[in-house]
Amino acid sequence: MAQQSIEALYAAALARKNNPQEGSYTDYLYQKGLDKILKKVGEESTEVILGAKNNNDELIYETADLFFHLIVLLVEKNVTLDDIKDELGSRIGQQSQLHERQDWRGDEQK
Ligand SMILES: N=c1c2ncn([C@@H]3O[C@H](COP(=O)(O)OP(=O)(O)OP(=O)(O)O)[C@@H](O)[C@H]3O)c2ncn1[C@@H]1O[C@H](COP(=O)(O)O)[C@@H](O)[C@H]1O
Repeated sequence: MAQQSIEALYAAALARKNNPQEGSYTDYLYQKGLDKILKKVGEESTEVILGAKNNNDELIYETADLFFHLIVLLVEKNVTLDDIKDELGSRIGQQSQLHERQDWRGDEQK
Protein backbone atom coordinates (compact mmCIF):
# COMPACT_ATOMS: atom_id res chain seq x y z
CA MET A 1 0.00 0.00 0.00
CA ALA A 2 1.23 3.51 -0.77
CA GLN A 3 2.26 5.65 2.15
CA GLN A 4 2.24 9.42 2.52
CA SER A 5 4.69 11.12 4.87
CA ILE A 6 3.68 14.14 6.91
CA GLU A 7 6.46 16.06 5.12
CA ALA A 8 5.07 15.16 1.67
CA LEU A 9 1.55 16.10 2.77
CA TYR A 10 2.82 19.47 4.03
CA ALA A 11 4.71 20.04 0.78
CA ALA A 12 1.56 19.25 -1.23
CA ALA A 13 -0.55 21.61 0.88
CA LEU A 14 2.05 24.36 0.52
CA ALA A 15 2.24 23.78 -3.24
CA ARG A 16 -1.55 24.20 -3.48
CA LYS A 17 -1.30 27.47 -1.56
CA ASN A 18 1.41 28.77 -3.89
CA ASN A 19 -0.12 27.37 -7.06
CA PRO A 20 -3.92 27.01 -6.71
CA GLN A 21 -5.56 24.22 -8.71
CA GLU A 22 -9.10 24.09 -10.05
CA GLY A 23 -11.20 21.63 -8.03
CA SER A 24 -8.68 21.30 -5.21
CA TYR A 25 -10.24 20.71 -1.77
CA THR A 26 -7.10 22.17 -0.17
CA ASP A 27 -7.54 25.39 -2.13
CA TYR A 28 -11.24 25.41 -1.28
CA LEU A 29 -10.21 25.55 2.40
CA TYR A 30 -7.70 28.37 1.80
CA GLN A 31 -10.31 30.29 -0.14
CA LYS A 32 -12.87 29.90 2.66
CA GLY A 33 -10.28 31.19 5.12
CA LEU A 34 -9.00 30.62 8.63
CA ASP A 35 -12.38 30.26 10.35
CA LYS A 36 -13.40 27.45 7.96
CA ILE A 37 -10.07 25.67 8.50
CA LEU A 38 -10.43 25.99 12.27
CA LYS A 39 -14.00 24.66 12.06
CA LYS A 40 -12.74 21.62 10.14
CA VAL A 41 -9.94 21.02 12.68
CA GLY A 42 -12.56 21.14 15.44
CA GLU A 43 -14.88 18.74 13.60
CA GLU A 44 -12.10 16.31 12.78
CA SER A 45 -10.86 16.38 16.39
CA THR A 46 -14.30 15.36 17.57
CA GLU A 47 -14.42 12.62 14.94
CA VAL A 48 -11.08 11.27 16.20
CA ILE A 49 -12.58 11.00 19.69
CA LEU A 50 -15.70 9.24 18.39
CA GLY A 51 -13.59 6.97 16.16
CA ALA A 52 -11.38 5.98 19.09
CA LYS A 53 -14.49 4.93 21.00
CA ASN A 54 -15.58 2.72 18.09
CA ASN A 55 -12.67 0.87 16.52
CA ASN A 56 -9.11 1.35 15.29
CA ASP A 57 -10.10 1.51 11.61
CA GLU A 58 -12.22 4.57 12.38
CA LEU A 59 -9.50 6.00 14.62
CA ILE A 60 -6.95 5.69 11.80
CA TYR A 61 -9.31 7.18 9.19
CA GLU A 62 -10.27 10.15 11.35
CA THR A 63 -6.69 10.75 12.49
CA ALA A 64 -5.62 10.98 8.83
CA ASP A 65 -8.40 13.56 8.27
CA LEU A 66 -7.25 15.52 11.35
CA PHE A 67 -3.58 15.42 10.25
CA PHE A 68 -4.54 16.75 6.82
CA HIS A 69 -6.60 19.62 8.22
CA LEU A 70 -3.95 20.46 10.83
CA ILE A 71 -1.36 20.67 8.07
CA VAL A 72 -3.60 23.02 6.07
CA LEU A 73 -3.89 25.13 9.22
CA LEU A 74 -0.11 25.22 9.69
CA VAL A 75 0.41 26.24 6.06
CA GLU A 76 -2.29 28.92 6.35
CA LYS A 77 -0.55 30.33 9.44
CA ASN A 78 2.98 30.06 7.94
CA VAL A 79 4.03 27.59 10.63
CA THR A 80 6.51 24.98 9.39
CA LEU A 81 6.91 21.34 10.39
CA ASP A 82 10.36 22.31 11.67
CA ASP A 83 8.66 24.77 14.06
CA ILE A 84 6.66 21.86 15.49
CA LYS A 85 9.67 19.54 15.58
CA ASP A 86 11.72 22.23 17.36
CA GLU A 87 8.98 22.61 19.97
CA LEU A 88 8.77 18.84 20.47
CA GLY A 89 12.55 18.63 20.56
CA SER A 90 12.71 21.27 23.30
CA ARG A 91 10.61 18.93 25.45
CA ILE A 92 12.92 15.93 25.16
CA GLY A 93 14.22 15.10 28.59
CA GLN A 94 11.52 17.06 30.38
CA GLN A 95 9.49 13.95 31.16
CA SER A 96 11.32 13.08 34.38
CA GLN A 97 10.77 16.63 35.62
CA LEU A 98 7.07 16.34 34.84
CA HIS A 99 6.79 13.09 36.77
CA GLU A 100 8.42 14.70 39.78
CA ARG A 101 5.70 17.33 39.81
CA GLN A 102 2.32 16.49 41.29
CA ASP A 103 0.33 19.49 40.08
CA TRP A 104 -0.31 18.11 36.56
CA ARG A 105 -2.24 15.14 37.96
CA GLY A 106 -5.98 15.32 38.23
CA ASP A 107 -7.41 15.54 41.76
CA GLU A 108 -8.56 11.93 41.57
CA GLN A 109 -4.95 10.76 41.11
CA LYS A 110 -3.41 12.80 43.92
N1 LIG B 1 -5.00 14.00 2.50
C1 LIG B 1 -5.92 14.65 1.98
C2 LIG B 1 -7.23 14.68 2.54
N2 LIG B 1 -7.75 14.11 3.65
C3 LIG B 1 -9.02 14.49 3.69
N3 LIG B 1 -9.34 15.27 2.63
C4 LIG B 1 -10.64 15.84 2.29
O1 LIG B 1 -11.21 16.37 3.45
C5 LIG B 1 -12.62 16.35 3.33
C6 LIG B 1 -13.16 15.91 4.65
O2 LIG B 1 -14.44 15.44 4.49
P1 LIG B 1 -15.67 16.15 5.15
O3 LIG B 1 -16.85 15.29 4.86
O4 LIG B 1 -15.37 16.46 6.58
O5 LIG B 1 -15.76 17.53 4.41
P2 LIG B 1 -16.66 17.90 3.15
O6 LIG B 1 -18.10 17.69 3.48
O7 LIG B 1 -16.14 17.17 1.92
O8 LIG B 1 -16.36 19.44 2.96
P3 LIG B 1 -16.70 20.66 3.93
O9 LIG B 1 -17.55 21.59 3.15
O10 LIG B 1 -17.31 20.15 5.20
O11 LIG B 1 -15.35 21.27 4.20
C7 LIG B 1 -12.95 15.42 2.15
O12 LIG B 1 -13.41 16.19 1.05
C8 LIG B 1 -11.63 14.78 1.83
O13 LIG B 1 -11.46 14.54 0.46
C9 LIG B 1 -8.24 15.43 1.91
N4 LIG B 1 -8.00 16.13 0.76
C10 LIG B 1 -6.74 16.11 0.23
N5 LIG B 1 -5.71 15.38 0.80
C11 LIG B 1 -4.34 15.37 0.20
O14 LIG B 1 -4.13 16.59 -0.48
C12 LIG B 1 -3.78 16.32 -1.83
C13 LIG B 1 -4.31 17.44 -2.70
O15 LIG B 1 -5.74 17.37 -2.69
P4 LIG B 1 -6.58 18.51 -3.46
O16 LIG B 1 -6.24 19.77 -2.82
O17 LIG B 1 -8.02 18.13 -3.31
O18 LIG B 1 -6.13 18.44 -4.90
C14 LIG B 1 -4.40 14.96 -2.14
O19 LIG B 1 -3.72 14.32 -3.20
C15 LIG B 1 -4.21 14.24 -0.82
O20 LIG B 1 -2.88 13.74 -0.75
